[in-house]
Amino acid sequence: MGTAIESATLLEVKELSVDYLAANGAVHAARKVSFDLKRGEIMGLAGESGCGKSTLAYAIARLLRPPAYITGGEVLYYPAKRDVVISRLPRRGQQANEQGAIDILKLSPRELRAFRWNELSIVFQSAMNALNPVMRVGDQIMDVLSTHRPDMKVDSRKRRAAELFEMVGISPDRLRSYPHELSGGMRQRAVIAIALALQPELIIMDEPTTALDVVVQREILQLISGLCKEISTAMIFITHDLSLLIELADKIAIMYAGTMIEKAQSVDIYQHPRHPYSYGLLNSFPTLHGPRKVMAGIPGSPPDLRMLPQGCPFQERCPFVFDACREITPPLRIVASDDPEQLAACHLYDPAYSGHMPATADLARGYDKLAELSLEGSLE
Ligand SMILES: Nc1ncnc2c1ncn2[C@@H]1O[C@H](COP(=O)(O)OP(=O)(O)OP(=O)(O)O)[C@@H](O)[C@H]1O
Repeated sequence: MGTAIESATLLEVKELSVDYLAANGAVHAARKVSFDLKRGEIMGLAGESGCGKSTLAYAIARLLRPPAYITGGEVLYYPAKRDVVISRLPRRGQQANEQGAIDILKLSPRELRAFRWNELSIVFQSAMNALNPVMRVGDQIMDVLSTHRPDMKVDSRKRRAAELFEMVGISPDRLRSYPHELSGGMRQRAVIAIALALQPELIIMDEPTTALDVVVQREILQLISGLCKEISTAMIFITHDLSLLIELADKIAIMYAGTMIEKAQSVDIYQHPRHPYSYGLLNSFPTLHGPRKVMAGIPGSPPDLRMLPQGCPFQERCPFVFDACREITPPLRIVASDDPEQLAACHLYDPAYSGHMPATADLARGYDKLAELSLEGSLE
């Protein structure tokens, strides 16, 4: 492998775009999305319903089905055990590029099957219902191990299954249970144990606990993020609960209308969100800790993904909109020279348009003004 920086990177998504082809026009659900993920890093994906979070996750795992089509981009994966991965891939497999990366979008169906369990696993929204109801949960783990680790002896598989259950906080004697004999939280833990079975490099979790009550949700998500850190598995983690993401993720990407509009370390998103949408989103959620405050929310709704406006997709709802926002689409850019890791797609941070960089307090005032205006409007 190449330099230290190259080997620290696990995934590099470059300008990934996905359309859903519908009779009344193409829905541009992901538009030129780019980001990277380091080994063992936890990235949270946040944004309102319909902004393209699941589409992006499914595209990375190559799980999209028609009418969804990947219309452009690359998903470069940098395997740690490069020789092992390449040798596991069938003969017609693509060659890794000079930095040792393979493009997931170019894997053949056979290569994908090997790749998915060994390198990447995904836990879906309704994961706890994904267990086979007529098979003991232990046998379901053993199945995955025997299919993907055929050289593993039966005793080792049994030991591994027990170890996995212990890791996720279930007593190994429950391996003999059928799914209906387990509580919702335990079923969810069992699914996570299966996802971890082959110690993949990357786990994608798409709202994995929404069917559970908030306390159990939080417990399970704390558990999984702790485990990922322990075994250095990277995770892309989708949830509506931004306060949870701030607590558990290393970095957060905020999506709006199919694009990433802000990317930053979690603490920076929390302390000083830069994009007006990120600020609005953050203030739409109550936090478990911290003072009580009035939730403002963001008036209006996202644009139709079939007919996106020229310029910034957030212009209609933004308290700070000005002429350039209606004409030019803002690219993701570094917002403050002292923090090269916080990027926002907003003209407010472009010196060509803005006299001064708005502080969080300015964003708050903008929303207060917007709330006042809509109140006045409703009283008239
Ligand atoms: N099969 C489909 N045909 C047409 N449009 C679709 C299809 N599936 C999803 N979409 C559209 O693609 C956009 C992105 O959807 P996606 O499910 O990725 O968003 P999301 O951010 O994950 O939402 P949620 O948080 O509700 O899961 C939405 O506007 C949705 O209506």
